[in-house]
Amino acid sequence: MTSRVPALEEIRRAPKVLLHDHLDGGLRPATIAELADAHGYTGLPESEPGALGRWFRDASDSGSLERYLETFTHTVAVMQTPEALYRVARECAEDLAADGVVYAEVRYAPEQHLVQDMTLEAVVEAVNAGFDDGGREHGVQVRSLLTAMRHQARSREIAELAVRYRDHGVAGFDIAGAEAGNPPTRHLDAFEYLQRENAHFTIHAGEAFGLPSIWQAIQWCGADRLGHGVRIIDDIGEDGAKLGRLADYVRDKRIPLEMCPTSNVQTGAARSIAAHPIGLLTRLRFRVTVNTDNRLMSGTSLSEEFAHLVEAFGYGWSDLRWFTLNAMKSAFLHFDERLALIDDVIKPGFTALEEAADRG
Ligand SMILES: O=c1[nH]cnc2c1ncn2[C@H]1C[C@H](O)[C@@H](CO)O1
Ligand SMILES: [Zn+2]
Repeated sequence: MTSRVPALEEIRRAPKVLLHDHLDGGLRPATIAELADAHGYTGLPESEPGALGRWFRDASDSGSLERYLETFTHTVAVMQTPEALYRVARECAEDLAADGVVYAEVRYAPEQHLVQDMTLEAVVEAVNAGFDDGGREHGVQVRSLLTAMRHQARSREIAELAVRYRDHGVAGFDIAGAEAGNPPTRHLDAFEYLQRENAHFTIHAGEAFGLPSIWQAIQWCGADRLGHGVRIIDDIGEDGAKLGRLADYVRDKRIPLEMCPTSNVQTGAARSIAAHPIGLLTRLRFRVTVNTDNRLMSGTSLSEEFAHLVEAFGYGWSDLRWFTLNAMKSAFLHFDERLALIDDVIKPGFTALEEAADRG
């Protein structure tokens, strides 16, 4: 039986799409502990997996993006060999499939995995192999997005890497890291290169910094999607009464917003889930998608993010279907492939759940 108000266990069965999830933010605590042991990494704050998982969640609850990002030191430290990357990617595919995700774009920064002298190509190939094997075994399609760190200067090189592997598991490019003080226009060269190559990219913007960051990401850099984009709310009047020109543009052009509610509460981009701009942006019919950002740091999954929204905003099956279709339409996958997933997997899956809910 399926209920009218979607319950967590039912949401898990729905065929979901995830566009914003960090590979180095989604490791299993037990895997971190084992890899640290195997590679002689002694910097972990806790050794027992349960305590380690709690440590990541608590340390990420500071209200500051900069502090939140410090926790990645530990995950990146144990992801420095092809075997470790392969394992983490394979387990990521397994965990997403267990949560009912049918298509995912998972991102990471290859430049952060060179400590033990892997080449950038070796990093990409190890991760791709893990996604391929895990995805095939558990029934989920996982593509990667290559991220360049916005405070570093390797974005052009990483953009070239993304283009080189575009037909081999890499769906696109992204920039991430501390937003304040590192505007996307620092990486204009990379974005112009990607546009000349007809390649796709998203930019973390409007998370820890406001409208200028979103405006640059779209109008100077040409981003296809916005990572977070929550601060677009600053261009919208009380209760959605009046949209400014940038908000109008984002909505009119159907620019996808990769929203990550729990992560935003942890970094202080939103006060609570109930106060999260996703409620208003959904009412105004922006192209909203729901995402996890970092499952480890937030102790979450895509199903749990949906369940939080159901609780806070009273969403029903038709809303969850709408978020999912928005995400699939916004994926960096060819049109025919997106359509096939929508027609053959997503619509039938949601219809079955909705019909069961109607039968009560
Ligand atoms: O929410 C985020 N905002 C900005 N940067 C982030 C966020 N989550 C993860 N990152 C960074 C830390 C990771 O090491 C890097 C690549 O996945 O991306
Ligand atoms: Zn992110």
